[in-house]
Amino acid sequence: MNTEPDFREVRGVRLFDGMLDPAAQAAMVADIRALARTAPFLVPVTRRGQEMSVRMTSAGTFGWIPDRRGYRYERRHPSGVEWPPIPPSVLAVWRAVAPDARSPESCLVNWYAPGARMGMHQDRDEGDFDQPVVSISLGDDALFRIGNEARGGRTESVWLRSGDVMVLGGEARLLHHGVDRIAPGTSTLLEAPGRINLTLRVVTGQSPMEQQPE
Ligand SMILES: O=C(O)CCC(=O)C(=O)O
Ligand SMILES: [Fe+2]
Repeated sequence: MNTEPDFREVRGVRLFDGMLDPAAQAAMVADIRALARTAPFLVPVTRRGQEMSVRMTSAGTFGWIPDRRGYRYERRHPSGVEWPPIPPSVLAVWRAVAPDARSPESCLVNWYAPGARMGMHQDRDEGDFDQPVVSISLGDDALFRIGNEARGGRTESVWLRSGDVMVLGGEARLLHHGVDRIAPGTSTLLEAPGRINLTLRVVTGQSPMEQQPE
């Protein structure tokens, strides 16, 4: 990993292209396989009862649970086990691209098989929007769409490749975004065609002790 990583910006979204080299990517995939043995991938369901195409699990203090009861953070996997800790390899990326941020409390692991996608949405179930969202791409390329803070309007798309890191922070923190499709077979990192995305977030609001005086 570079110590002072370079980035480009699209609508204020910071893109750190190729931040992880192939060895670092492979090590991270091994870490994810290990955590998925403790906290197996789940089939997320929308509030309307529709199965999503992505498979999900989590690491950290809080895991992201989408089911018929709604979307929320939970301290345990539905099996009852605590979420495994966020791997140090993943924490190191957060520290490098968001050195001033609080520590991440949740690492969502999204697994996209060929054909899987994620509709346009905002990440807005967290308590402190001053904290960034950091996303790491592994495996096949993904066509990532960046929109606006309000729903609809013009969008811009970028291809995210294995080893790329993205930060939604500051003015870009609440932009709508989604994954239109992945391009199966563009990477050989994973055993089978597909993509893994890690989304790191601070979940809780600032504690009163930490709040700056007005
Ligand atoms: O897979 C991605 O690149 C984006 C994932 C995402 O937006 C989310 O999980 O909230
Ligand atoms: Fe998101």
